Amino acid sequence: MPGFQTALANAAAACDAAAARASLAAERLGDAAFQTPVDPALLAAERQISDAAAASAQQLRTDPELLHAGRVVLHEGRTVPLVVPFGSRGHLATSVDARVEGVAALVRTAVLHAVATRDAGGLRVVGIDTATLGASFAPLRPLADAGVVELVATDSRAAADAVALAESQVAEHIAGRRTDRMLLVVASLGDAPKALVERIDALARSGLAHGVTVLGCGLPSLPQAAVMHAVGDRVEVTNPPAAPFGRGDRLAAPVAWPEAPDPSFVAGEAARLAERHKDAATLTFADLLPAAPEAGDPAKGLEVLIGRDAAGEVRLRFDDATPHWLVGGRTGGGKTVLLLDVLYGLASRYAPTDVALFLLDFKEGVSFTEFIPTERDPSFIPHARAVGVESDREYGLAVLKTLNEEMTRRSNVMKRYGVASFAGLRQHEAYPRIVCVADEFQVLLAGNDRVASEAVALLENLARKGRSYGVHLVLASQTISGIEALWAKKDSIFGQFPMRIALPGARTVLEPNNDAAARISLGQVVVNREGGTAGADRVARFPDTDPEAMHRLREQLGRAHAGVGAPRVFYGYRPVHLADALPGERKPGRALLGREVSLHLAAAGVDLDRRPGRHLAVLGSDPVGGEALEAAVEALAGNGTQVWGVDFTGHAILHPISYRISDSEFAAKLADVPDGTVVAAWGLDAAALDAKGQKALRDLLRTGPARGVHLLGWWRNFRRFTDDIGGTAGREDVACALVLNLPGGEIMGHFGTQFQHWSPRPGRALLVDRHADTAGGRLVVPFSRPENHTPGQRSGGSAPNDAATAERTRQ
Ligand SMILES: Nc1ncnc2c1ncn2[C@@H]1O[C@H](COP(=O)(O)OP(=O)(O)OP(=O)(O)O)[C@@H](O)[C@H]1O
Repeated sequence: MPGFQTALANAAAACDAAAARASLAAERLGDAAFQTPVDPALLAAERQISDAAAASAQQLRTDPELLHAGRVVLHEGRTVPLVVPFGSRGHLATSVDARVEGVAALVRTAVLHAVATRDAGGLRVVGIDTATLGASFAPLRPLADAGVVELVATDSRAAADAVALAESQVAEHIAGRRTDRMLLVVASLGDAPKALVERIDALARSGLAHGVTVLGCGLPSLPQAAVMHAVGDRVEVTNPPAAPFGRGDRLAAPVAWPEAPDPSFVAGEAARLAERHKDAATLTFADLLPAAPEAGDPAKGLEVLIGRDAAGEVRLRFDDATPHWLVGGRTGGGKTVLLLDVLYGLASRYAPTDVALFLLDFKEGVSFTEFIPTERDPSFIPHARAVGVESDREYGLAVLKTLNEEMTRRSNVMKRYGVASFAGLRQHEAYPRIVCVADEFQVLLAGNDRVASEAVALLENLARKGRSYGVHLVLASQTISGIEALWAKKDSIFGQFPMRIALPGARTVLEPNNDAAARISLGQVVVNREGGTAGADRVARFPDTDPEAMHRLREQLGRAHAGVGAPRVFYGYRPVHLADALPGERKPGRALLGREVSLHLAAAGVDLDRRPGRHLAVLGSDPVGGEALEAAVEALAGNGTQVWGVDFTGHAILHPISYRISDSEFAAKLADVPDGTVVAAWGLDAAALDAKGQKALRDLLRTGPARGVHLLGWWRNFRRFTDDIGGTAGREDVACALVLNLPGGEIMGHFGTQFQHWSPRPGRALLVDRHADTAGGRLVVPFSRPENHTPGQRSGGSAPNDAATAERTRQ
């Protein structure tokens, strides 16, 4: 603007000279005589100003450092814009507040001008308007909705918050964390405490150099400001401190408040600027991903782009400073979308050999299906090692155990190389960083049982040591209880989670006095790297997911990493079938019964070898017991074992058996079972066994295994089972059991107190093998008959999703 400013300075000097001459003439001639003739030099200066202003009008409108704050009234009906330094060059104050219509017009003009003349996202506006309850800002509503006007304080408490926001802007600016500007508009302050006015004055003193401009209406003592004093219906303007108009202390010409702009113009302009801001502030999902997958170096940490805020791009890191993240948000607040933004971001920036994902979802829903192959879309994310959909708590526990074991393994390797950090380890071996996401993790910790206490201990260990071994946790929850479950361990666990990510309505992940999450809307997120401390927030916009971009990335990754198998998937709600067992899982003499609820989802069963006690009791009335027994028989018969069968239930499918024993001959046949034969019995609780029959049964149990004879019996009634085997005396004679719907309290007398917490549920069973490391019981999904599997059935279960996928699945 040098042309106009030079002209303005020259003309202002001419004005000063002319005005001095005029006042001398007035003194000599008296006021009456002065009214009529106007000094020609003054008129000439005014014309010069007017012409220069007209020529510079366009430039004036686009300069963020100058504000059109009213009109200078000249002779001959001429007016020119009153232009004052603004932005980083000066503040502006008025002697009266926005209850005066001209001042309200100034407020709106100033906000629109400041927003329009800076890049989208380059200016935040904070308002205080206690005397008119926000009416001065009402026409700017679209800017408030878009988040450009961050806050309009209408009471004294909120006014203090607004000032605090501006203060933190200065602090962030000084610390070099922000480069944008904030406009603090005090439209009206009412009877504000003196201390608050002093804080605003302090802001004005340091703000120009540090990112804050103040428009102080009704604050005529504001430092570093040109001040517009109302004198009747005209205004006198003091010299702006940084760029005086002329030699006196004020502009030597009267000024009028700005005219109220047409309301439709204000509304249209506010809407246009709001749209511009939204477009610029929101990246698309595709913007988060590089054009082609990259293979970044994970040694020092992992970084993803998740969106933008006023200060620019917002990137989140897993590193020594922010090793673990705590994510909160009310239901529907965008948690799943944010997690997908992060995880796809990781997958696009690092190779599967450098980042491994373990994804646990404890809620009913389908959060992580974007990572696994489905019938419709066989593509998957090769970084995903294990995915739990509607996971059991036991599955979550198995994953946490695996991660703890992995830390131990890494620790041993690190000792060998004499290094103490993950970065040091990477100099020798290419271990991946591990990111484990647990959505609705509070489910894992719910209750006061063994799973909860083990999970807390494992989480605590991971939280404390994970950073050194490149193992990172993301715990997400939509409820307060998710956080409270760990409250007792607050310091040891949450102290390790400096990164707090709060979506709308997620107060609990931030400090109690930090209400930033209450002020954001869907699509925005509060990122706080300082444990949720008030004032350390960044409010970013993050994009919704884009199925096409996600599919594209999966395909690109599939091509780039063709040899990598699909993740192991645990579907908490699916039944499992023997038909899906892999050839390697079927072994001679192994009775397969279901799948383990574990990271590897291995087929679970019992080996019928020659050791004493190698028999199996299926216990409980749940019909799936009969189906699991059918699977066991089919697996054995398929591998050449001779099976005799008896069915007291009338529902068993007996085709794999080689000889069917009739109900009535059962007791007698017990003594005649040939060597190397398995006897399968459905509904043994209904068998008519007299004392002789019972003795034959007990003899078979005691002596059978040595000659290859084993009993697989389903007792629907537990007491009948203990009677049949001879009570505690026969306990060791049946070493294996598949416990169905019998509560822990009922079975602990027989199996041991460690079973007291077993709570039966549909689709799950406890497999006990006294001879194996599963003596404490292992949670399994028992095999059911395939025809029972109807779509949407929720009987529980787990498996690699189909046989074809299972072939490609990691071992
Ligand atoms: N950044 C965003 N921009 C636009 N829409 C979004 C954004 N984030 C989420 N949404 C939309 O909000 C809805 C809820 O999002 P999301 O499923 O991520 O919520 P959630 O917190 O995971 O909810 P819940 O825990 O109940 O599943 C979805 O329809 C989603 O498309």
